[in-house]
Amino acid sequence: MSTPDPKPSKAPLGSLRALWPFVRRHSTLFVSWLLALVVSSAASLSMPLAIKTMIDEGFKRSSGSDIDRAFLLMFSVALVLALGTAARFFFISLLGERVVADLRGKLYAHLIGLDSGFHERNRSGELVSRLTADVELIRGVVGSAMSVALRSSITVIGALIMLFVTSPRLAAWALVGIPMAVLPMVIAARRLQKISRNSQDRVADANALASETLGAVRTVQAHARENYERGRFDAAVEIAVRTARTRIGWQAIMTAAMIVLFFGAITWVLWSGAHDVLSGRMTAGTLIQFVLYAVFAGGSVAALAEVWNEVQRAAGGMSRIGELLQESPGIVAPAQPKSLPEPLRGEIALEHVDFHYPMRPDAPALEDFNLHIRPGETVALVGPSGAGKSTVLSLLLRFHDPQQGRIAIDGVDVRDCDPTALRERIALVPQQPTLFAASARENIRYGRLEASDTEVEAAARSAEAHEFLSALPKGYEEELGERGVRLSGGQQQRIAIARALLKDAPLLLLDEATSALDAQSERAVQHALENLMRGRTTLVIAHRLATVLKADRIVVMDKGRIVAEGTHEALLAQDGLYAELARLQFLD
Ligand SMILES: Nc1ncnc2c1ncn2[C@@H]1O[C@H](COP(=O)(O)OP(=O)(O)OP(=O)(O)O)[C@@H](O)[C@H]1O
Repeated sequence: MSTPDPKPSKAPLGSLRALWPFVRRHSTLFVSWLLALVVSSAASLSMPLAIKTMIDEGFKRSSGSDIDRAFLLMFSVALVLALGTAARFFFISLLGERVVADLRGKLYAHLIGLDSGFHERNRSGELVSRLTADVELIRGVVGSAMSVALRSSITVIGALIMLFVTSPRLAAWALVGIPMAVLPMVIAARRLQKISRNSQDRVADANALASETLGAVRTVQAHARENYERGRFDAAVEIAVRTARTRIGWQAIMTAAMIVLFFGAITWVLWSGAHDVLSGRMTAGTLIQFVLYAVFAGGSVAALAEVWNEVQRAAGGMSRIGELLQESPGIVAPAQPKSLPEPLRGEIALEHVDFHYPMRPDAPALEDFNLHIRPGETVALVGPSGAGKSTVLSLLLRFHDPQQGRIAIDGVDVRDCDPTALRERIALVPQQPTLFAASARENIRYGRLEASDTEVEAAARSAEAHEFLSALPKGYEEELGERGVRLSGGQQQRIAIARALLKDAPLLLLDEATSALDAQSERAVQHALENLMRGRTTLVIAHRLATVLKADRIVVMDKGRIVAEGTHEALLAQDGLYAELARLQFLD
């Protein structure tokens, strides 16, 4: 996302067309707005006529009833204008909210379904900025700029016609003045568009930085890097401000130029008209009417120029949103997904699997990897860092697909299954459990949303979490804080285990925590894991002696391959990589 737009010179205004389906969905609002727009525009265009009538009648000293009628006419036009404007504002603003809500919903729904490859390429902070800042720009366009643009266009055309009807000679002069005001605007607006996109990208950079570091605030503080991060953030914000300053500077110059040109033209026309009134070629009311139409036309051109900027910025935002919506998930269900057997026996087979991460085409993570796990078997994966252990789990969960080879569960190729159905059958307990800022109960229930309170508590008991959860001030209703910061590492792990127990999936993938726990916590976690593993096919990335000792088989991995297999004693006796790892990791 941080790569620059490959075609920045091409006006992305067309990208706003992608908004139409969202607008069309609310056609009642849209049509109501159009009607209100027609009424209010007609009323505002009649206003100078009404004022002219009022002035000319007033100066003629005609009968009182004529004056009354003229004033009544003017007030009626004002009433219609008021109602039309209120309705227009209401409908278009509501339409803006609806469109933005739909767009935001659709974007979020899309993003959360994209595969891991996509999320590895894109920083989550930047995606959040698309969901917030860019979507806000769209709200501005739909909720107001679009309305202003159309209304101003109608007014410009209507006012121009009325100018010619009022005084062809003066109108011809005005026609020279208005384009003179418009032309410099168009040129400057083009430049502004490029600067705007740049400015928004810099804001997104700063946001991404904040969200990343606030999300890892403990790491930052543990390294005493607050000042370093403050500096980095200040620098990012400063760059954003500097880019914004260029944009604001251009906007300021444009505004000044516009005012000069606009009032220059008005003064000129008024001066020339004043001479016409003096020589009796025109009534004072007609001159006022003319000036009012000229102000309408000029004002609308100015409004157009102003919203033009906003439209350009929104087009930039929409083009980025469009890019995201165009991303298609790399991992999708086939047209006719095969279903996994019910009940699942729990047999796992990886056959001649070659895999490299999309971002690392030259570095194979797994090479000709073969592993067969029998139903109910517990296999421990052991190996040095970077050996590819976590990659095996990712492939089983189909976060990625291998480039070569086949992965089958109960004989069904995982590529033939719906990934969601596959993941329903797998429980994952990650090394670093991910808890959400919700109550303990809700966090456990994440494993199976329809589980009853009793089931949640039963899972917590098996996971050895019931005791400490009950001791919390609000028990199961205690809020755990963002990412579960209010719990200890071992407690977080037990919540994750409870979640997996509740899910009750036949396949279990376990990435054992490497972080040292105190002996008591360690025992509780170990006990909870035993309860979880019972009766399930388990593949565990093992870091503890207790786990390897209990495994039916230990698989030793190095550089994406299996280098040895067997029991703890047999592998120790070989005195190979395993013996070395065992000495370093589990045998002090
Ligand atoms: N998302 C990713 N994008 C690119 N390369 C990756 C990604 N994840 C892992 N790798 C690389 O793939 C290789 C295998 O990584 P993997 O995480 O599977 O190792 P591991 O055995 O689980 O290591 P550890 O025990 O340290 O977690 C490593 O060289 C790693 O740098």
